[in-house]
Amino acid sequence: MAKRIDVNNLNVYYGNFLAVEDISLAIEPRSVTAFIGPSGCGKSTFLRTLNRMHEVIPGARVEGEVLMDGINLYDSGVDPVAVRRHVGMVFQRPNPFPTMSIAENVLAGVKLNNKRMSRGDADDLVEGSLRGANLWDEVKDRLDKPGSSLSGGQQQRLCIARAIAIKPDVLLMDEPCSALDPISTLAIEDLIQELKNDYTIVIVTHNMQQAARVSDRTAFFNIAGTGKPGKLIEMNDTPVMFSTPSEKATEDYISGRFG
Ligand SMILES: Nc1ncnc2c1ncn2[C@@H]1O[C@H](COP(=O)(O)OP(=O)(O)OP(=O)(O)O)[C@@H](O)[C@H]1O
Repeated sequence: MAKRIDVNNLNVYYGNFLAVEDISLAIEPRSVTAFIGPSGCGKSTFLRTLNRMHEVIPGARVEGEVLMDGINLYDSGVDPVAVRRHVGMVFQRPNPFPTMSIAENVLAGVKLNNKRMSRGDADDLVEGSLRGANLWDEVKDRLDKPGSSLSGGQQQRLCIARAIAIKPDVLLMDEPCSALDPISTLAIEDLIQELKNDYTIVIVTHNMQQAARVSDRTAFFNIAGTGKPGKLIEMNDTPVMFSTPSEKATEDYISGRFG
């Protein structure tokens, strides 16, 4: 079930370095939110705080709250592994497990979570996840072939299938199309539009057209200079952000004047 996210006064650190400062924002369930901004402003860092992936880096920590349907992911009683089961992630480069078959790749996350299932249930989950990722028709006759035998765009859809197989509530995507050709990119964008019926989606992208095409809301992050923390400058409905942003820095960035 898609969940809402409320971030309150979040500071994100690598050791003593404050990488992202004082972020507060709200993300509605069943919506697509795009994070845009120049390199180094902390988009990926902030994204990774939404499923507690940030803290796997030694010395990395956060202050503040990330509420998912009202529960703070950083409360002491919350298990980070359980958080990542609810908040799936797709990375910049497609990263299927190379020695695993297509079907095994889809099930990899589920097996990591120690879920035992019958052969029939596993087959159904593979088919449902691959259908959900718009990949089923292309691979249904070669499910036992290695994931690495697919094209880059197909591999990325396989990674999306692997992410949705664990039935997350939220899907985080960190520049999911940056390694893909334009046709595969459009296929992923179409898929994002379909997935938002079931999931809350947050996508980091450097591609303004992509943000404009796929997202309902856009958040613009910026950085005042090297060594300074990234900040959220403004967030609004995507058509508003791209036509009449409130801040000059947003307008300059989206019109290509910097970044
Ligand atoms: N593992 C790390 N250890 C220390 N500092 C890091 C680490 N990862 C990122 N940073 C720093 O945190 C800041 C934000 O980086 P981040 O990658 O989140 O920015 P970004 O906006 O996603 O950039 P890009 O668009 O280039 O991917 C940068 O100053 C970066 O050097």
